[in-house]
Amino acid sequence: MELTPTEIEGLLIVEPRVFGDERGFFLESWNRHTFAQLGLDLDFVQDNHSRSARGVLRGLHYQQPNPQGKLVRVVAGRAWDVAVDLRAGSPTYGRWVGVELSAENKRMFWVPPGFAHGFVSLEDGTDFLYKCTAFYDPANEHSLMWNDPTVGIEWPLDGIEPQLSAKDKVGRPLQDVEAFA
Ligand SMILES: Cc1cn([C@H]2C[C@H](O)[C@@H](COP(=O)(O)OP(=O)(O)O[C@H]3O[C@@H](C)C(=O)[C@@H](O)[C@H]3O)O2)c(=O)[nH]c1=O
Repeated sequence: MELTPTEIEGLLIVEPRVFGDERGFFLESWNRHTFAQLGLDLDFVQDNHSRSARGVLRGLHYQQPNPQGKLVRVVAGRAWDVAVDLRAGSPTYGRWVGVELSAENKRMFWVPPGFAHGFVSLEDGTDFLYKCTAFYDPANEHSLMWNDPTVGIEWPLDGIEPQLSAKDKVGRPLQDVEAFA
């Protein structure tokens, strides 16, 4: 297991150790002890699984209060995952990091509480799995506008019109988002 920092403090790329053999492969996708040894002492309470066709864009979601930390990965297909820093006083407030996650690269992305999170599916049948540090709280879930020019996320859409949920079509601009204390 290897953790790679990104340009935003707290956002980490997690590369699991993959044991390949003639049968296929094996990897540990979560091990409390190993993660704690690497400085991530996490307490997950919910696991989620979504499937998306190519061009589906989910996000950018955050819960406030009851923020969720998310350890995300893709087990079929390919997605481009993004996190936006909403932490008050952060030197990188409003900035984003994007990372490609795929069944092939087996990479995971740790998004701590205090970020908005979303992804676009780059292939049909993209299965997205994630562990959360807090329960789903729909009354306190919000969408940051996926295409707010102030944030300026460079989505790899290749000219495709993204497919969004009704609530994500009317996300809030960054200027209307209350920063996380
Ligand atoms: C997220 C979630 C949804 N649901 C239900 C509510 C709804 O009827 C249906 C679909 O919900 P949504 O449209 O919110 O699903 P989705 O757009 O996939 O929401 C997810 O997006 C990604 C980017 C995240 O970061 C997640 O935390 C989560 O917000 O599933 C739950 O029961 N539990 C959950 O934890």
